[in-house]
This record gives sequence, C-alpha cells and structure tokens, in this order.
Amino acid sequence: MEPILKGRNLVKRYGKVTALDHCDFDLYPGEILGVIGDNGAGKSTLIKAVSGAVTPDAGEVFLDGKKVKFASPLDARGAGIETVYQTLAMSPALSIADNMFMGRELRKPGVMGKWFRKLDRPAMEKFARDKLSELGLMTIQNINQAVETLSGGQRQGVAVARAAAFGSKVIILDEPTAALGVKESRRVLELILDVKSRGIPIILISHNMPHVFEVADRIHIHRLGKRLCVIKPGDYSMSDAVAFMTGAKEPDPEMLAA
Ligand SMILES: Nc1ncnc2c1ncn2[C@@H]1O[C@H](COP(=O)(O)OP(=O)(O)OP(=O)(O)O)[C@@H](O)[C@H]1O
Repeated sequence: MEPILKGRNLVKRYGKVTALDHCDFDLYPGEILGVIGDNGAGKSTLIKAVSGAVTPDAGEVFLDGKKVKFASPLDARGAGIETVYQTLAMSPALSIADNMFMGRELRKPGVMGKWFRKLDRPAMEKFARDKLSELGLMTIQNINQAVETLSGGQRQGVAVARAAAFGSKVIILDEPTAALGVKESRRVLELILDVKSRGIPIILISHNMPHVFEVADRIHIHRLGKRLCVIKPGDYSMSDAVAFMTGAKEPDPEMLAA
C-alpha cells in the first residue's frame, strides 16, 4: 500500500538549530499514526512541513503519490489536509456554526462576486448541526452558542468536527487532549476513533503516552529532528517507547526501516 502522505529527507533549520534533519515520514490510508518525541525533537516542525505551515529547506512531500509544495496551510487545506493546532485557532466570541466555517462561509446564490453575496446562515447552521451530530457531539444544544461558553472538551470537539467536515484526506491533531480533564479527553479519543472509522487517516501528536498507545495503529518515534523508528503499540511497552525517545535505549536495526 502507498502512503497517502509521505515526507522524504525533510530538512528545516532555524539559524543554528536543525529542527528537521533529513526526516522521513509516512502516513497510510485509514490509520491513526501517533507521533511522539521529547520536547524540541522537531515533531511540530515535521507536521508544519507536511501541512504547508513551514517550507522545508530541503526534501519532498507527496500526497497520494504526487509531489506537492504547499505555499501555506490554506493551500494544504485546499488539498484536503486539515490541522487542529494546540492553540485551537477558534474565535471565542463567534458561534459554533461560524467557527465551523471560518473563511469557508456558505453564501446565497447570486450574480454578484462571492464577497458581496449574503451569508447563507440557515445552510451554515444546518451543516454545522449535521456534522456535530454525525460525530455524536450533540451534547452541544445550541449551534449559535458562542464558543467561549463551551467546555474545553466541547471546544476541542468542535475543532475536530470542523477538521473532519473539511479534511477530506488527512487530519492532523496537535496535542488534542493536553488541556482536558479525564472525561473530556475520553470523549475526544472516541471522536478520533469515530473519524478513523469514516476512513480518514489521522496524525496524532501527543505527549500523553496512554492516549497514543490506546488509539494509534503505529507510532512514529521522533528523535533529534528525524524519525528514529516506527513501532506498533502491541509490540512495545510505553517504557520502551520513552527509552527510544530519550535515547536511553536504541531500537533494533530492523525497526529503523519500518
Ligand atoms: N519558529 C522557530 N524559530 C526558531 N526556532 C524554532 C522555531 N520553531 C521551532 N524551533 C526550534 O526547532 C526545534 C524543534 O522544535 P519543535 O517545536 O518542532 O519541537 P517539538 O518536538 O514539537 O517540541 P515540543 O514537544 O516541545 O512541542 C526546537 O529546538 C525549537 O526551539
């Protein structure tokens, strides 16, 4: 099987810091790929490099086997890659429905240019309601409620639902459970599995080992700017993973090519 999203030999330097050092990356159709690594290992930079937020100094990115060069996250979005960042990038004062769209608003038909036509609020509200209920997020009662009035878990839920609604090919989640309590984290993990069951592959970056081990099909372990190895959660323990991450233990040579 060909990877849906692939990075080869990615390099990114910030002055004297090498954030990505000839890094490879593979995401296969339908899988949840965990990405773990110590602080500063280069996980966020990797994700930014494959989603248009950072232009690598060298290396190549392929989507569906075709070489791509994203000029911006919007460009990547247009190609079906949605990213939910740690800082949620939502407008707290706006409603859930408005936040679902953000730059992709539906407008009423007409002869005028896009920006002069009225927003199609009923259509937007229906779309938002449908997407949230598809993902079992209808504990949210009112689609016109401001996002700032939602709990952390509900907010994260809206962000994931938004990504699932538009991310036709790949969804990237950066620390989706970091700020959440036990119950809310659980809901978000269920949501991630729901999205996977719809056939959309997910990249999950997280420092939370139990969460990664629970939902990931494979785990990309990042160390010093590159992919050290890829493991399957059933084959290794969390303490093995931490030992690989920190350099306390080296993986077997055959794992390096995984
Ligand atoms: N915009 C930037 N300017 C300068 N240096 C940067 C920038 N972004 C990242 N770096 C550096 O690149 C390295 C990798 O950072 P990155 O954020 O990718 O790591 P990470 O694995 O995601 O870390 P964490 O788990 O702490 O979020 C770090 O040394 C960081 O200081």
